[in-house]
Amino acid sequence: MRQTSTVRPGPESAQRIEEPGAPIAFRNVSHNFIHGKRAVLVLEEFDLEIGASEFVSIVGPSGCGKTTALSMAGGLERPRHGRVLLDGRPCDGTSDDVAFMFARDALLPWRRVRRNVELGMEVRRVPAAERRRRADEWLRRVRLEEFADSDVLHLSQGMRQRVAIARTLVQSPRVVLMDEPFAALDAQTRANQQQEFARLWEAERPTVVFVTHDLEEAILLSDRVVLMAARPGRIVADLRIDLPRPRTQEMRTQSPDFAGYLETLSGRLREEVAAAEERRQAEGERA
Ligand SMILES: Nc1ncnc2c1ncn2[C@@H]1O[C@H](COP(=O)(O)OP(=O)(O)OP(=O)(O)O)[C@@H](O)[C@H]1O
Repeated sequence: MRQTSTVRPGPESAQRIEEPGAPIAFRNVSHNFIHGKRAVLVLEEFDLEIGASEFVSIVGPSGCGKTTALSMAGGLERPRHGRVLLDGRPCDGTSDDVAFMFARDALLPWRRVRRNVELGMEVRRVPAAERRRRADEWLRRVRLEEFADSDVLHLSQGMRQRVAIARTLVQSPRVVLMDEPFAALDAQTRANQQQEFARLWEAERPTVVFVTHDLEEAILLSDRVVLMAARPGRIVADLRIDLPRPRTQEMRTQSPDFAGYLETLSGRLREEVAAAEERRQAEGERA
């Protein structure tokens, strides 16, 4: 049984270690947020298991709770009911094994490229020479070695995102949680970044949970795509993507299987968006 040594659970949670079937597990999770005097149910009966080295995308209507679920996996939010487990232990806080990546690259403008990549290692007190060696290695892997000493403000959006990818993967996280990481990019840059990230993921194989609104992106990158319903958010479809790897952008237009997955997911998503809209209108009429 593999237990992570870097999760730091409190004494209470230490008594509740479960046999880990999967690195990440949501067990019957429910969650609400308080809006004024009202508790709004965001997740209900949310169950999901994500295996080691799996790439799983979460898609669903806006506001269905995708980011909330991701935050729970990262230990940033605790469920009101149910459990979110990392290697069988409750995700009670952030872990060195887990890295995040968001739509905004969040690079620090006052630091040069290399020093941005070194940031997480600095926090973990990795010695300077080792930090530099690993940062340079990753800058090479994202093809930015010539820009190590550049000002991040002088980089294109795509280059900035590659710095962010390097900064995320340089720490060899076992789990990467990504919230619409390519959403801010133009279409061509986005396609390039998907390809770039897929290449690096195939070499490193961390477990990835990837939130996106883009179904094609989800299909192209993932081993599984799970679809959430809205209000309350729960999983209504879990589709295994059996396309061969490495995947290419051409699959979008040339693979009949890709087209089949897209049709299935977009049909289900349309139903969920329509149902969410109906509920919203009914609630508006009752209010
Ligand atoms: N900290 C918070 N306090 C109160 N309400 C919140 C909080 N975080 C999220 N919510 C609400 O919970 C619901 C789900 O939000 P969440 O961001 O998880 O959804 P999402 O599916 O990621 O949305 P989107 O696709 O639009 O990014 C939304 O109605 C949101 O307003």
